[in-house]
Amino acid sequence: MTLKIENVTGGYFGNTVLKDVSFTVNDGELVGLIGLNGAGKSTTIQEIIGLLTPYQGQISLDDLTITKQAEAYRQKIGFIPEQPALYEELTLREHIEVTALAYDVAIDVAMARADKLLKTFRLSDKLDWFPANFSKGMKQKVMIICAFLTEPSLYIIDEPFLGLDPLAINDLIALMLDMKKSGAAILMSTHILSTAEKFCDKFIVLHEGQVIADGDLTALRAKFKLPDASLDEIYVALTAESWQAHG
Ligand SMILES: Nc1ncnc2c1ncn2[C@@H]1O[C@H](COP(=O)(O)OP(=O)(O)OP(=O)(O)O)[C@@H](O)[C@H]1O
Repeated sequence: MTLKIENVTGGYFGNTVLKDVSFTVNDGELVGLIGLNGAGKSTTIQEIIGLLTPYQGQISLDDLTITKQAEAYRQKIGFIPEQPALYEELTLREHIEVTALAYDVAIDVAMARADKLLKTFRLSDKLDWFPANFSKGMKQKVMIICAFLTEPSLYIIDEPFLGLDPLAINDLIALMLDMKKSGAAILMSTHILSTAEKFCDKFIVLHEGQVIADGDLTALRAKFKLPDASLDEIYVALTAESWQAHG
């Protein structure tokens, strides 16, 4: 399954944020979406998951688009937002059940998948707890468990490492690598460039709503003539160059 963003221009009520954004995420690929605060990462994600509609351009998952096949398109995507959003009146078990229903996964299959994930994230004994009793990191783990138990074709993960403890970060990375190996596509926005550098197959660098670089570390180093540079160093150089170009 390939996520294709083609010449997308979009934003909020006439406030154009994204300008002619194009990139792809292929199956078996972990792609890092990086950029400064306000660069347009969350806006890009909102366009992909259908919370915003592009003013121009196309977003497709193979032959599916959100305008033509909304339900089938949405069911292919597992989304983990930056801020956990849970139903205050539902227990953890009920969150798993509601997710299974929304994604057409049989409850017993969902519970079996969840069982493994609950063990990984040390929440097995909290199935009857309500969100009010969870810490922020625990809420984020519930979002992760619900997204992964649907085994979607495409994972969209917004800032996954904020608020998770180091053990949970390692567990999440291991899960992402497993899903990638089994053919899923993953788009992850992050500011943690050292981790992105280690695990991502390629990077989309957004700056002021535009893609200013797209490729793996070797390609970025070659393109910007920075041999041996880290992703962090390339990123600082890229954004400085881009500001000069704009100024
Ligand atoms: N709900 C909104 N209404 C209007 N403008 C918005 C809204 N949300 C974001 N913006 C604007 O869109 C631009 C891009 O913001 P976005 O949240 O996509 O950036 P980001 O790259 O995700 O940043 P961060 O790293 O801080 O999360 C910013 O100029 C921001 O002011």
